[in-house]
Amino acid sequence: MSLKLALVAHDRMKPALAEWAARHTAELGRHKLVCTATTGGVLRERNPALDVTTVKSGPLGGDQQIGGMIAEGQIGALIFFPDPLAPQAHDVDVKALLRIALVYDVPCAFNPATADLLVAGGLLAR
Ligand SMILES: O=C(CO)COP(=O)(O)O
Repeated sequence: MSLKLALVAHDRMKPALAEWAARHTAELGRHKLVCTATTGGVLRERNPALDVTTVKSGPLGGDQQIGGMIAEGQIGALIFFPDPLAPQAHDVDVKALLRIALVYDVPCAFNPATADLLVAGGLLAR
């Protein structure tokens, strides 16, 4: 079954997300990916084969758009690498995204180690 996966990263974490996605291209290639704008651009550039659609950039409402998709039951997992060391102008939106993912019990990973475990757990093999 194909899932829609949300992939998002703050600027300093985008290389880590791109590296993670590159390591799991085969698994990700079976699913649709939705990303905030800049994250999606980085992933597409690194791996044009991935099926990436984008919403707005996080600070411009993209986190809220992905939160809305979660509330509509459209997102199978959230892979979100936030920057733990830099304040974000849209911090309230970031918190709202994390909260709504918890409300709907969406599988989440907030760092590469946990994202690897989601893959190892077979989530993307469904
Ligand atoms: O800010 C973000 C998540 O909070 C991500 O947005 P971008 O992918 O557009 O940088």
